[in-house]
Amino acid sequence: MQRVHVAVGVILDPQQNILLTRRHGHVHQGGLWEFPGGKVEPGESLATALARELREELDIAPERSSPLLAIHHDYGDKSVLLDVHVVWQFSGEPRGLEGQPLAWVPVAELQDYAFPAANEPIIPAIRELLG
Ligand SMILES: Nc1nc2c([nH]c(=O)n2[C@H]2C[C@H](O)[C@@H](COP(=O)(O)OP(=O)(O)OP(=O)(O)O)O2)c(=O)[nH]1
Ligand SMILES: [Mg+2]
Repeated sequence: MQRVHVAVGVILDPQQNILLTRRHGHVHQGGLWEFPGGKVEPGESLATALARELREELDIAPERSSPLLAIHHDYGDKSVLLDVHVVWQFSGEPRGLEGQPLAWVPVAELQDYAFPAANEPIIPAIRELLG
């Protein structure tokens, strides 16, 4: 089975809204909302992978981040290890470089968005962190 290691960013603005992007319809877990990020390449550190993915997908650079949690999930066709980090500060103005829709969402409204199954523990962890 395919196993992928993924660097994921919970990106906060100064008002503590969280940046979500919607996955394209044709890809794995397509059509669902996600926290931006992508696959860690061989030999790459998590910090480097997160910075590269946020540059490629959103044209921003993380300036302060901290680990939130790691999640193993088996989708049957694919298993993922999501290494989730909170990005407290970034430079640049995020835009969907891959044509993906973006939304800044208050913590209290995250539950209204449909996420991949692996993401289940992320919203409780954010609530715990931000109160
Ligand atoms: N980025 C991200 N991926 C997630 C989340 N939840 C979740 O199950 N995934 C899964 C979907 C994919 O199988 C995998 C991430 O792959 P990806 O498609 O973002 O990888 P990538 O950005 O490197 O894209 P590509 O170059 O392979 O097209 O992790 C999430 O919240 N954010
Ligand atoms: Mg991605």
